[in-house]
Amino acid sequence: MFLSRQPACASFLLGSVLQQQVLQCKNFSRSCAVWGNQRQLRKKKELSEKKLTRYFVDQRRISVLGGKGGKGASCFHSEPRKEFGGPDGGDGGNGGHVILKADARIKSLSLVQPVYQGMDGVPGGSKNCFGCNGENLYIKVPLGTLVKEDGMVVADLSQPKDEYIAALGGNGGKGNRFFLSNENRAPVTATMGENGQKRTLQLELKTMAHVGMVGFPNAGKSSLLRTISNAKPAVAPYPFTTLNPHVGIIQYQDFEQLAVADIPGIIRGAHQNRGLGFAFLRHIERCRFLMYVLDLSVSEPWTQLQDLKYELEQYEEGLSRRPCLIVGNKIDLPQSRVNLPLLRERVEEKIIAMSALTGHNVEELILCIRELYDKCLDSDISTLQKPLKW
Ligand SMILES: Nc1nc2c(ncn2[C@@H]2O[C@H](COP(=O)(O)OP(=O)(O)OP(=O)(O)O)[C@@H](O)[C@H]2O)c(=O)[nH]1
Ligand SMILES: [Mg+2]
Repeated sequence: MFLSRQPACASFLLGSVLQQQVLQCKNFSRSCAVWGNQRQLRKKKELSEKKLTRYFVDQRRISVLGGKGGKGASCFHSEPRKEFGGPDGGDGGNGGHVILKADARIKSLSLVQPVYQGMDGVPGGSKNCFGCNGENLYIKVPLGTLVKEDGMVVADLSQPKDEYIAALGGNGGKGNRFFLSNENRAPVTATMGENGQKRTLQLELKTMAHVGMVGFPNAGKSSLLRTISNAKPAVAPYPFTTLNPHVGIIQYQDFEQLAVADIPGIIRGAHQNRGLGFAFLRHIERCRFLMYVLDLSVSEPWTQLQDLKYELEQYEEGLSRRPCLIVGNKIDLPQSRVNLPLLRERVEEKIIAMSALTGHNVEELILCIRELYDKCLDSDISTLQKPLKW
């Protein structure tokens, strides 16, 4: 109706405007579809190494206080026409314990607070009502947490769901019913609940992994971990990129999972606090076997191996004698191909030459890791050691 009343040119103009609008809409919807196809799922933002340093905490001092016991009640039974009802004050509930519990999902001690107090027990009531016990307070800690008191190790939480009672809750007080005896038919005594145990403990995390990677800075440890596992540590062409330990998991076809730990680079003299020092070696102390990562492109890579073994030995006697694999990385570089035969002449152990950048020989490395793991597993079973499960 509206169009019919317009002059012919006006209707033509209106038609062309409508057509344009329709075209624009089509283009818009088409571009939306294209954008939708190209759009990727938003990835979880990776934390920078500097931020991670704030989040990754491997030592904590905590004060723990067990819950106080509830006090006992002092009262007498009261009922019409019952003159001597007798004492009926119930006991107070026990205070809750503070318990450290190993949890495989927790990766650092950053969420552990400095002070914990257990729940107090509920006081006893009349009519022989006993107070409830205070609930236990659980502090979740990562696997591999050592608990120390005055420098002495008091617990080692190395298996999932391992628990350690850090502070015992106090016993509940007794109600006056408890003191009823033939000598005293109407006791008024009721006791207070005991205070909970108070302790100061040091928690120390020693990362648990099957394989510990050791190498000089820039050797390509983080690149290697990225290639063989799902971990995404930062990689950059300057030394000391990695400031925190990272753990990646290698998945095998038979569903076996092996954890590999990448720790910050170690240099000659690390035991004298050079570079980042060697406190990070704490994180490979518990690894079943080691993987030395050498940069084949530097001159005399065999000296790197000697230095690494020396530093490990300085940290803990016998650490350098652990079962190990030697990886020669950066084989894609021309200098590496010159150095490899020289290294093989000087080192007795097998050297796996590979490139974390191009992925050359990665399969062989993954198989060698599995082979060594199976060997260690057999020896663990024969010595009745519990293998680490991820
Ligand atoms: N050509 C070549 N470059 C590599 C290879 N692997 C690592 N790189 C490079 O070496 C540099 C250092 O690599 P990273 O993986 O950060 O070395 P890193 O051992 O973790 O170093 P830190 O964290 O400092 O101890 C980066 O620029 C990598 O791209 C490789 O196989 N071939
Ligand atoms: Mg690194």
